Amino acid sequence: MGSIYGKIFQISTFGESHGAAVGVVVQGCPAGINFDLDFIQSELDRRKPGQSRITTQRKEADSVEVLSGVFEGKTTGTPIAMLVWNGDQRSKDYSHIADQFRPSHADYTYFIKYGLRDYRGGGRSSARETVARVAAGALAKLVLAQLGVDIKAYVSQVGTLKLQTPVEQLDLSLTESNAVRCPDPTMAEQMFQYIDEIRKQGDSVGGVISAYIKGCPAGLGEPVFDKLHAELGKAMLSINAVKGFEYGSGFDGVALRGSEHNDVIVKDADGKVRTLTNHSGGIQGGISNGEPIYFRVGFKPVATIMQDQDSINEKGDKITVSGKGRHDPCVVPRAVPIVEAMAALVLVDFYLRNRVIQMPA
Ligand SMILES: Cc1cc2nc3c(=O)[nH]c(=O)nc-3n(C[C@H](O)[C@H](O)[C@H](O)COP(=O)(O)O)c2cc1C
Ligand SMILES: C=C(O[C@@H]1CC(C(=O)O)=C[C@@H](OP(=O)(O)O)[C@H]1O)C(=O)O
Repeated sequence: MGSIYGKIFQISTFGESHGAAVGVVVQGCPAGINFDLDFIQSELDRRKPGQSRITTQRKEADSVEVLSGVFEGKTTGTPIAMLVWNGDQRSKDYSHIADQFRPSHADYTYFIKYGLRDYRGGGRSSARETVARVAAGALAKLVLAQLGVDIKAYVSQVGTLKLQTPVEQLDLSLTESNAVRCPDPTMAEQMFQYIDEIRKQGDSVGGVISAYIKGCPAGLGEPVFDKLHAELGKAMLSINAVKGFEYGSGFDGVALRGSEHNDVIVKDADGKVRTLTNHSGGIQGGISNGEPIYFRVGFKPVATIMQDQDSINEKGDKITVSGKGRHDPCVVPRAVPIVEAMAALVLVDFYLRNRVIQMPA
């Protein structure tokens, strides 16, 4: 199931939403990294279900167990296995879709590809798998922190409620101060009420997560196929429910002229190369230029809604699927740590690729 991700810092995830556990095996993590288990757990806590009334009400401790690759608090350079047990599966919520396809979930496509599917909680297609990505991404963040790389994401749009403030004027330390994970408390409150209203109607809504990465050194990325922005795009588009990715000026940039869009290169007072503007989003020619990297990720409204919907079953009969179970009315509050984790996995991999390439003979 396309299970290895990354070239040097590789991850392989396993587990289903209603199986025994979910977990990850990380290969290629350098030895000697201080393995801060509390930090890894705190990242998992940001993602876990049941956080507030605007997330799924499934209650999971998501308490991580480390099975290998760590000795006396440091990574040993050998495979690191991390595991989270599932505790609050309620598979009967899914009995009714054993042979039915929910509109816009992965039920039909998994069935067509494999000829069968674990319908309980969406099985492998459930975003429960992202537990494993967040655990591995937290480890990647620990490696990147040694280089001074700081990855922050936040909710910038829910439905049509859009945060207009430029990121430089936001206090990103406020992101974790509210259940929505929007750093503007007034907007966060409006977004919360909106998601709650949608939830009460048995419906769902989409949103946008913005990411802002400071301290990334110039020179990460590849010039042709594995461009830094291409790998970031792939990483983000591999997250459940993601519909769009844009970096730098993105789609808005097309309306500008070259004379407006070009990022003029200067040397600052310390002799450091900078650009006066950053429409490039910190990446030029697929390689980081040392300016902040920023991008946006668009998530669709959650597929499983608490309403009856037309569909078909495995035999092709027309049926009505009823919405049951515990679901997120909007995924973006819990997807913030997932976006950060995937960005960290991309950056750490490029950092390690450079180390190998530049190693003296
Ligand atoms: C954090 C997070 C939570 C999600 N929660 C739900 C959920 O409760 N119910 C649901 O139907 N989909 C949920 N999804 C989305 C589905 O996993 C996703 O739509 C499904 O795997 C089909 O994939 P696709 O939408 O990318 O095509 C969630 C996604 C994320 C990122
Ligand atoms: C369990 C999690 O989220 C789940 C993501 C999800 C989906 O279809 O993606 C559907 C729901 O699954 P279930 O009905 O099995 O509870 C969510 O609760 C989690 O993120 O840990």
